[in-house]
Amino acid sequence: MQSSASLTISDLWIERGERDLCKGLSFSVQSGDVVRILGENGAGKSSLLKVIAGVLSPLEGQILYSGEDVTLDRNPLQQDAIYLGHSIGVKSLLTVAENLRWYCPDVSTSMLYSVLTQLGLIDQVDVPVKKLSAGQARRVALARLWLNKKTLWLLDEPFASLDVRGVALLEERIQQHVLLGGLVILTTHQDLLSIALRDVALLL
Ligand SMILES: Nc1ncnc2c1ncn2[C@@H]1O[C@H](COP(=O)(O)OP(=O)(O)OP(=O)(O)O)[C@@H](O)[C@H]1O
Repeated sequence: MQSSASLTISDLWIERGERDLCKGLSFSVQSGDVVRILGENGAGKSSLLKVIAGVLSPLEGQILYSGEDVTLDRNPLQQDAIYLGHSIGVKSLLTVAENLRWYCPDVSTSMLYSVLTQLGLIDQVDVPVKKLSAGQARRVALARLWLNKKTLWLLDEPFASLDVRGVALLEERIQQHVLLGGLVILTTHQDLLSIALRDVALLL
């Protein structure tokens, strides 16, 4: 993980389905920030996260990651980022352990089991994800946040399907991450009680 990271967005213009989602959007965030993207349903929150992650391209604007211009080549940012999209993003035919070994091949068995215990998934370790509940499957996807050492987390509705304990666990994990120099950008319709948020509004 980088000791210090920053993301600077300048004059971003995102169009989707021939509709402008934002135009002239500028903001700058850095290590230690938990940034919440605000906007109504359909405003473009997921699209903005996808643009930052490099899944979509903006029409105009500039994206700097830790001072490096990544507008045309998001590779340096992607090397240091985890993007968890709206969809669950796990392989349903693979077991819980197989999924996590796929995404985090270098993780030790003891670390894997420790994280699965924290997330309440230890009894499901050899169960195919397709046989899990929605909340359990979400926990499998989120386990990557415990197993990786990436600085920038781009999280689209990460609290979806989680119960009260799951929300608290994830809030705690996000807090720990930013205290260690991480940078988190997320979308959520959930009230977050324990996290100090910086809000970025998606207004045209
Ligand atoms: N695959 C797509 N192709 C074309 N337009 C799309 C596509 N996905 C989304 N859109 C449009 O882009 C706009 C923004 O969608 P987006 O999912 O970014 O919004 P959002 O703010 O994340 O919404 P929500 O709060 O409902 O998740 C919407 O008007 C939607 O119709």
